[in-house]
Amino acid sequence: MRYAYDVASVRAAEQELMARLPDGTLMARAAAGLASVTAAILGQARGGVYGARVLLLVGVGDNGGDALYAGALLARRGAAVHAVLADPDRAHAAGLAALRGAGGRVAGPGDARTLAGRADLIMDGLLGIGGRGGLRGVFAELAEAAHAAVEATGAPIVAVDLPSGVDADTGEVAGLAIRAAVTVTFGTFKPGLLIDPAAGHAGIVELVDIGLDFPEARPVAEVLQESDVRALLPEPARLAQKYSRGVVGLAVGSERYPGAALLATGAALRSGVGAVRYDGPVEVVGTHPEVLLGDGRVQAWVVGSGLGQSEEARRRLSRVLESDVPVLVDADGLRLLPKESLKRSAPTLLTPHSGEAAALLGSSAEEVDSGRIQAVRALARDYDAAVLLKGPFSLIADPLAPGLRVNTHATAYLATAGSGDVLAGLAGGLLAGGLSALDAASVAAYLHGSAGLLAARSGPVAASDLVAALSAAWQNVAG
Ligand SMILES: NC(=O)C1=CN([C@@H]2O[C@H](COP(=O)(O)OP(=O)(O)OC[C@H]3O[C@@H](n4cnc5c(N)ncnc54)[C@H](OP(=O)(O)O)[C@@H]3O)[C@@H](O)[C@H]2O)[C@@H](O)CC1
Ligand SMILES: Nc1ncnc2c1ncn2[C@@H]1O[C@H](COP(=O)(O)OP(=O)(O)O)[C@@H](O)[C@H]1O
Ligand SMILES: [K+]
Repeated sequence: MRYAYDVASVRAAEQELMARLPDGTLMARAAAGLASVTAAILGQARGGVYGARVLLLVGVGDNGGDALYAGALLARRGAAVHAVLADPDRAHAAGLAALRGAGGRVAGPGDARTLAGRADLIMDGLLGIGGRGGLRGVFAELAEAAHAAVEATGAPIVAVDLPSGVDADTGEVAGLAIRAAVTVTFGTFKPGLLIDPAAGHAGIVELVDIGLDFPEARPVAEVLQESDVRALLPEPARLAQKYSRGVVGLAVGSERYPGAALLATGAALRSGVGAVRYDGPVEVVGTHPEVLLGDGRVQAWVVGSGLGQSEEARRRLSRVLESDVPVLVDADGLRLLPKESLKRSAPTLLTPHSGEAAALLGSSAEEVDSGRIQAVRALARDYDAAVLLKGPFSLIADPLAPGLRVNTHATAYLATAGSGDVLAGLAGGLLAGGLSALDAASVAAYLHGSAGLLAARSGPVAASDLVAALSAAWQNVAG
């Protein structure tokens, strides 16, 4: 598992550790890690550090200090390092002395555009965990100079700890924020590196261990790693028979949207269950001859994907919601009936995208996307259900779990029609296989992402390709 802690926990862990170490040790560790990642990037881009032109954007706090010390290390290896200071009177004094001592040079904001245009790499040390709100004043001018240069030259921006201007704790971006190619973060992931829209500013995240420990703190978010998913996969026992492995019922698809039924069924058949039962008007057996048809006992239902808005759709939905087994509600199922009907006593998993989440919350998709932690938590609380809020990095909340889960194992090729139907069939099957709603959602999001990554190796991905890649994705995880 990978965890993200909030700023208060990072500050507490830092204090605890600093009390036991000589002054400056943590910043030295951070700067060494930062310089080493930066050197590796320069090595890949241009064969080495020697002669590389590096521009440091330096704010008024320790984030700028990290950049200055790392700049000093790069200057000692032969890089031509310039630091542009947002406010010369408040820049980290010891860091500045180190940079100057190593042969680095210091410039004012007026030189930022020229220096950025010539740089092989720009290091963003404007704001770290002490930042509040979007970038303002000189900070904003420096970020704009960096973005303009990068657009013209393709040089990477390496963010120190966080892309400056994003909210470390919530992932919100209130105004201008740096868009980095790589973020080198210290001690732990921060929620803002995992939660969109901030996560979209971070690029690839490299974690540098500086010795911080979090024995008591509660993480804001956790990200399942492959080994976590492996431990949760329902593998058949030796004495398994099809009913003991679980049966998932699918009340999805309609004459208008037959594809949803075919895709969800294909995915459910590859979700580890013993059988899939389809209840609806779509002819699925021609494509999936294994499927059982009509009513019968199931261990979980999936309802909503491609259900349409007809009276018959409403009836199918209420029948499923009234059952006493776990139910995954997707797409049309989230909008068709009064909200109260989604509040059930058996486990329920809601899988909205931003627009569907907005409809449930009475807000707009833009509001959901600008405050995703708040939105997913509000849904989980209001509906007393596990909620998978889909998106580039999907969020999963459960009313009983203190932290959130985030799935980062994904590709933008998943943004294709029918992709959500595949996810629903897969997650529903995992529910029927005995996983909790939280685990079914997390494992499904991971496997769905894996299938997308595998399928994307051969080019653009159709939702049917995701179904076809699911078994290989499962096998890669299961080992
Ligand atoms: N914790 C750890 O374990 C370690 C931490 N380390 C490093 O320290 C970093 C945190 O340093 P930090 O606390 O000095 O804060 P930092 O983000 O540099 O600057 C904050 C200042 O900026 C200003 N400001 C704020 N918002 C603004 C805005 N929107 N636009 C413009 N200005 C704005 C504000 O000044 P004010 O406006 O209040 O005058 C505030 O005082 C951390 O991210 C990591 O890199 C590592 O060295 C090793 C171990
Ligand atoms: N940019 C993206 N990067 C990664 N995954 C994405 C992206 N956009 C969408 N997805 C994923 O693709 C799926 C789309 O589901 P959904 O919006 O229900 O689509 P549809 O209704 O067309 O099936 C979700 O799992 C979502 O998390
Ligand atoms: K930064």
